[in-house]
Parts: sequence; structure tokens; C-alpha cells
Amino acid sequence: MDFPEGFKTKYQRLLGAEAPAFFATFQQPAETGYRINPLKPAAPLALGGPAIPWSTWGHYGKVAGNDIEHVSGFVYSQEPSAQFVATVLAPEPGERVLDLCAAPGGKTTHIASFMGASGLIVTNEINRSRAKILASNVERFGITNALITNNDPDSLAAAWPEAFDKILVDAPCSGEGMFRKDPDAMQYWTPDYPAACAQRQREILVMAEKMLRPGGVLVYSTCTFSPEEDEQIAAWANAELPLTLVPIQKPAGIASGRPKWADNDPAVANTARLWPHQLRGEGHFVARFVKAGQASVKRYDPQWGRLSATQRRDFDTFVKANLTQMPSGHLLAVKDQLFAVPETALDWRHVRIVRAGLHLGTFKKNRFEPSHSLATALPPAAFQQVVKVSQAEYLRYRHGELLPSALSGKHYVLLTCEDKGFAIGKLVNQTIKNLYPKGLRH
Ligand SMILES: C[S@@+](CC[C@H](N)C(=O)[O-])C[C@H]1O[C@@H](n2cnc3c(N)ncnc32)[C@H](O)[C@@H]1O
Repeated sequence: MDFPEGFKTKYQRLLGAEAPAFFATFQQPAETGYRINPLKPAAPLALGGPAIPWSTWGHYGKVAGNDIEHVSGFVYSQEPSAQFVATVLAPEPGERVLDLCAAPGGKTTHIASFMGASGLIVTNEINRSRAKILASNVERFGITNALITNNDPDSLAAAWPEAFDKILVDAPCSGEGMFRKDPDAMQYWTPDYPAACAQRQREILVMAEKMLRPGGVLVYSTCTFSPEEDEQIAAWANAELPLTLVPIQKPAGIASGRPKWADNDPAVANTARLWPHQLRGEGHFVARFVKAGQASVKRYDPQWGRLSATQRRDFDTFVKANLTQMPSGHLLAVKDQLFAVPETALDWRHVRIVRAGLHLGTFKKNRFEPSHSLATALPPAAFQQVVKVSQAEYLRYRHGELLPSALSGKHYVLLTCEDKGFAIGKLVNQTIKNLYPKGLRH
């Protein structure tokens, strides 16, 4: 592999006798992994691959983007070492958690797995097009308790001071841990790049700390090896912000951060390093902080977004004809869109929202049309009519085709393949009309 100028000499100097083992990993294929989705009803998954020792629900292996397991959200593909981060955050059901730099959603989906459908995850991405990808992955994974936002950290901090029990800052970084998987990631690297990234990381952390409640936990992570963005940022936050570095439990293979790379600050030994020459993964850095004090976050019940009488009638008619139960959560209408949001939702009128809770659907003239999200968020038992399709029909429907049906009537159905819900269809004249979102067709 041709490294950018200055990269090799830097790590030869830093790693000394360890450097040949580190560089040798770049001649090996990248490690891949996936996680099983515990939000889904347990279904036998014929995927295999050994368990990733430091991950909950993680396995080594590869799932293709067109496989039903991926499309139905039964699994999420995520690089193995990245699977340590949410484990360190250890979110719990009922908490209010912020994932500040979240797209495409690897850690958000892992956080949601720990929380079940309880509590609130605010998952934010500053870049608008990446925020849309995040929304689509959150929807595919069947997460119903997320507020997806598209803001810079300063605007969020102004809207939500001390609002979260736990915060993850999976920071934009120089991405040296991506070089093996994606050599294009090297194009931005210069010897000065880590210092420029570190400046942005400090700015993000200043805002993140403002949003953390006293006594709350903040986890900072990167997928880069550079001490400027790892040990030195951890030492800086420990010294300059009202945050204290606390130890991380490190399963075998996971090393400590190196105090010698941060002016011998002993607190840095509390951080964790996942090195590609010490375990099967691409590499990550993780630091866990606690904020001094003790306080609980304020709960907020939205008193706005109530449905009009016509909207209520149309939604009730839809539920009665198509579902077996009312989706849980607080119903909230934003213009013609209907959402079910967690009861602990924040006041979000001053932030840019991409998606709130579960998108239930759209009010049309005198009727309600369900959203595609219902197919991956609700269990098959929540639908009155489930249509099981073959692998060949699954591929045709994903492509946008109609499917003939022996069923009569005019209503919505859940389509499943291998018992995994993947789409909503509309039965009309013994045909299942294709409602698969155009942007997801394949
Ligand atoms: C390492 S990636 C996040 C990966 C994600 N957590 C996951 O697990 O899938 C960092 C993200 O930070 C975003 N970002 C870039 N500049 C930022 C800034 N100034 N503030 C907040 N986020 C930023 C990037 O757009 C990028 O999506």
C-alpha cells in the first residue's frame, strides 16, 4: 500500500519495534462484521461467523446489501472494532441519549439495540445528505424511539442544555483506520491533517459537554491512530472541561491509550485502543468521561402537533382496517405527516428535524397512507394481513414490480420473505400494488 508522504515515518517513530507488525496489517484484507438486531423477533439467521469478543450481538462476516437480512433490518453491517464503542457507552432503557456525529448510523443502531424501544435517542448528523442516509438506516433497523436531527453541535447545545444522560461523540477524524478498507480515505491526509481535525474535535466536545446532565456519561471515539486526535484530546478534555476520564473495561486484545503520547498524563491510561496488529479489526480509540454532579434530565410532553378531528378519524379508520393494535407512542402531526414519538421527546421546535420517532404515514384527501417504516418497525403480528413471498417475488417487488395475489379486498398488507417484514403493499383487484420507496428500489 502506498501511504501518504509522512505517514510511515510518523508511525515508525511512534511505534518503534511495534511498527513492522502495524504496517504488515495493511497487506492483509480488511476485517468485516455485522450485528444481529435484537429489536426484531428472534429468527434463525443462517449467517454464521464467529462472535466478535468485545461486541454485543456482533459477528465476523459479510452481509450483502441486497440480502433479505439486510433489507429487513435483521442485521447491520459494521466494522468489528467500531462495535466496541456503544458497549462502552452502555446506554440503558429509559435513558435519553445523544449520538452527536451519527451518520451513517452504525453506532446509533447499536445504541438502539441496548435501549430496546424505551427512552429516547437523538441521532444527529450535520451533513444533510448523510442525515438522509442515517434516517433510512434507522428506519430499516426498526427504531421507533429516535429523533433524527440535522444540526451543527452549537445549535443543538443552544436548544438542549444538560438534556442528556449519555452522549456519544464519534468524531470526524483523519480516518487512518479506514485506509485498509478504503484507500481513497488517504487522499486528505497530510502531516498537518490530524492537528486540524483535533481543533474541530475540541470544538465539538465543548458543545457536547454543555448538553450532558451533571453525572452523565460522555464517550469520545475516533477511527484514527493519531495521538493528536486520541490521547491528546482525551487529556485536554479531562483537564479543560468539567469531565473526568474514567476507566474502560478492556476485554483481551484491547489495549490502553498511551500516556507517553499525551505529556505522560496518567489519566490517559483509562482510555482504550483497538490496534489492527493486536486484534481482528480496523482500529479505534475510545475514551469514557463522567460529568461532575448529579441531576436528572427534564422530561417534556409535547403539547403541540395534536391531530385535527379529520386526521384522527382517517388514522383510526386505517388502524381498524389494517392493523391489530394501535402503534405505541404519542401521536403527533406535522402538517400532513403523522409520527408516533416517545413520551420523553424533547421540545424540538428550534432544531432541524429529519424524522421524529416512528413515521406512521401521510394524510391524503379523506384517507391515511401508511409509511414504509411500518414494515420494518412493527412485528408481523401487528398487521391484519401478511403476505409471504418467495425469494424471486421479493427481488421483483424490491425492483418495483406488482405482484398478483389470490387475496381479495382492498387494504394494505405486510410483505414478508423468510418471515422477515420488508415492505408494505396495497391489495387492489387481486394485485399487490407496489409501494416500495423509489429511492430504495434495487
Ligand atoms: C466518524 S463519522 C460518524 C460515524 C457514525 N457514528 C457511525 O457509527 O456510523 C463522523 C461524522 O461527523 C460528521 N461531522 C463532520 N463535521 C462535523 C462537525 N463539525 N460537527 C459534528 N459532526 C460533524 C460527519 O459528517 C460524519 O458523518
